[in-house]
Amino acid sequence: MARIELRGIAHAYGPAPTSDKDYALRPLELTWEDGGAYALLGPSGCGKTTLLNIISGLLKPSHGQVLFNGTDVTAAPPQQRNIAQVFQFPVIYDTMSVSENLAFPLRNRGLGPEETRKRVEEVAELLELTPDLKMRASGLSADMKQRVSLGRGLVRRDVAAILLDEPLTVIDPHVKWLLRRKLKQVHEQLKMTIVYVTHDQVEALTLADRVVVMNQGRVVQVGTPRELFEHPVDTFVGYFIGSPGMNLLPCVVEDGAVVVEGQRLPLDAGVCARALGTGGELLLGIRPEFLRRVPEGTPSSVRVEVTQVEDLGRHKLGTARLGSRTLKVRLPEEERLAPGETCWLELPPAWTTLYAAGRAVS
Ligand SMILES: Nc1ncnc2c1ncn2[C@@H]1O[C@H](COP(=O)(O)OP(=O)(O)OP(=O)(O)O)[C@@H](O)[C@H]1O
Repeated sequence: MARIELRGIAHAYGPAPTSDKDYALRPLELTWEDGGAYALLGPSGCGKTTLLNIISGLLKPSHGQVLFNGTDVTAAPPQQRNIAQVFQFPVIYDTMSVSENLAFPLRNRGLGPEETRKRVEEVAELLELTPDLKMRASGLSADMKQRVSLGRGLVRRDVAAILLDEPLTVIDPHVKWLLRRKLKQVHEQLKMTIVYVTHDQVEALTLADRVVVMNQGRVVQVGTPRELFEHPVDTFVGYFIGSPGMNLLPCVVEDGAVVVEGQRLPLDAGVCARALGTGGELLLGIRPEFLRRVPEGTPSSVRVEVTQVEDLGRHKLGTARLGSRTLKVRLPEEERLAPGETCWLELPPAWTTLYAAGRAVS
């Protein structure tokens, strides 16, 4: 397996890019550590597949270098990079059996029959394909076929990394969780470098040790699922991750406080100064999970009017009006608030972030 470094990588599909918008990937620096499980998460069109294809060698970047274990492979074709790739749709040979499909990448590389049989059996066991090894692939269901595809990626031990591009798209929702769990288990056992592309935050957060969040051709944050949830450094990460996403309220900074819809909240003097220094639009961010109802006003609370309360089973989701703005708040199941009532919501300073021009001010 390999440590993969992307140095100053950028890509434009057109021949003569002139501005930022001509670039599918804006300049980025990224390191994928050996043995890490990464998710590449972002909305459709943000550049995930472009980035993956640059790693695998299917695409040569307009700028920058790709390094595998310190060696520059930017000009190397896919065959020389030793990457296993799993795509959205299963890539298997219908006329072969499951076992022959799994053995194919090993035979192709001249591995002996005994070693091949051992590896095939191990991978089949991991993916719960043992009872089906003799079955012809054409007779398999879509999710079984995709499991075989995954197996073909996992069977080789000599690969630099396994790249998976939305591999669970064609899988029935009720078997998706099973495959996700399997993949996580397989990573824990084999410790290979995995890059998993998805636009589904649940998939990214459950599978990966670290998540690379992309938006409009840029990497906006790299972090553990917890870091992305607790400390989003970019407003995009704040609202893209979470359900619902972070509350983001336009605000101004004056006299050592942040003012939201006429209500003042204390703010660290250094943060105030740095925020004002950027000259960018200011937004105050807090996740619905971190807002707390308090019985009376405190320096860090705001008065709101409740407009809606939805019972979601284990908790409630409240919608509240703060001046002309709307806030979402997660409430405990036993909360008795009703639409039309007013209440105080506290914004604990540790969980409240000020953003200037979309980036967190620290
Ligand atoms: N072969 C191509 N030629 C020209 N433009 C392309 C090509 N492939 C992708 N693009 C453009 O590059 C941008 C990034 O596309 P990319 O497929 O990398 O995004 P993505 O995040 O993988 O999206 P999706 O989740 O929809 O697959 C998009 O604006 C897309 O239209």
